[in-house]
Amino acid sequence: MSEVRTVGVIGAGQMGTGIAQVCALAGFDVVLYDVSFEQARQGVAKVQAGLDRQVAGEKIAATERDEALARLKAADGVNDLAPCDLVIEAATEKEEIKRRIFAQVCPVLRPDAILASNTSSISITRLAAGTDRPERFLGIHFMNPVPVMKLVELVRGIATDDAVFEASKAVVQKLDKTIIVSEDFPGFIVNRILIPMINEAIYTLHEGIGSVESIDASMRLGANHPMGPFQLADFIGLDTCLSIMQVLHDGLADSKYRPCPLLVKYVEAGWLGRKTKRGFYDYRGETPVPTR
Ligand SMILES: CC(=O)CC(=O)SCCNC(=O)CCNC(=O)[C@H](O)C(C)(C)COP(=O)(O)OP(=O)(O)OC[C@H]1O[C@@H](n2cnc3c(N)ncnc32)[C@H](O)[C@@H]1OP(=O)(O)O
Ligand SMILES: NC(=O)C1=CN([C@@H]2O[C@H](COP(=O)(O)OP(=O)(O)OC[C@H]3O[C@@H](n4cnc5c(N)ncnc54)[C@H](OP(=O)(O)O)[C@@H]3O)[C@@H](O)[C@H]2O)C=CC1
Repeated sequence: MSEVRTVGVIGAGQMGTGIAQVCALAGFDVVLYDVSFEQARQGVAKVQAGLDRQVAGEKIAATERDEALARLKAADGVNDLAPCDLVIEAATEKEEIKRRIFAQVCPVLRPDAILASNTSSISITRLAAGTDRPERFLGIHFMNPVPVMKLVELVRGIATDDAVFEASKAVVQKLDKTIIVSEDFPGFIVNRILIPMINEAIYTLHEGIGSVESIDASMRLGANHPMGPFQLADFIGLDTCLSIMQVLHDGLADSKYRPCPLLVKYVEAGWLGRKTKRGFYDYRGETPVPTR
């Protein structure tokens, strides 16, 4: 199998831009694709801001930033993904969206290109089965914020070839991440544990046991979590948290995973957390203010 040199990233949101950033810094040529050229270009600007932050924090040199940016390109249409050896999909956590993307992208890719999903919870086997290359499909699950978090979960679908898995592992190792391997079940390892905890925090709020601030302080100071569950939920995105709970609920058919109705309400309001400037906190002012 030929070595991976060019990585495509689909979805220029918080995860896609983070993945593009670490791949370009590690020396891969990167093509960043979103629904429009304009959104892909905005994604490149976010990567630039992320690299600037790393330069300011003396994590990387200005020359490394410039070299990484020179390796990164915004895709002007799906055909720009054609030269990629590996494509990592990091679009919205909705199975229909991901399936539609794979249907558009697969005909453009070389038959030997590897296709991966950064999905937080959806079955890799099921996503792979909807493509023309289940043997060349796997889960590469980064954590948010990608440039900071050390872990990457690798997930084989039932059909994933060993050589494809090993080639993908070599790419992630080049990014200087720590790999854990998870079996392909809803939420894999991290989100099987983390998102029900966040959902339980929302129930704790919903039942009036504590306020947003007291629950966050409890988990920060009482359990040494770097962020309280509401800060973290807003950071991840409440739409993503809800989609993951729905996958756990449907996939494991156990009522203990039922999404809290309050989480549903926030998502229905379009209060998705930091990315929409309002979630369990309101981010429109100088400092975040709890919304309940
Ligand atoms: C949903 C899923 O599928 C899976 C998931 O990802 S679940 C989410 C997993 N992530 C977490 O749990 C994150 C929990 N939070 C944290 O670890 C920390 O709060 C944090 C790393 C995000 C920020 O840390 P902090 O100490 O509060 O802030 P801060 O001092 O500003 O940042 C620490 C470092 O991270 C960097 N950083 C923070 N946020 C960043 C971002 N969004 N992008 C890039 N770098 C970032 C900062 O530049 C800083 O680096 P230096 O030490 O070089 O200055
Ligand atoms: N948030 C997190 O903490 C983590 C998320 N993940 C997973 O990563 C993936 C992305 O999440 P995240 O970055 O947070 O989400 P965001 O909402 O920040 O970004 C999703 C991006 O995908 C784009 N998109 C939607 N439809 C298409 C399409 N048809 N073609 C190309 N791009 C499209 C969106 O565009 P538009 O804005 O126009 O809809 C948006 O730019 C999800 O699968 C999520 O579960 C994994 C680990 C952590």
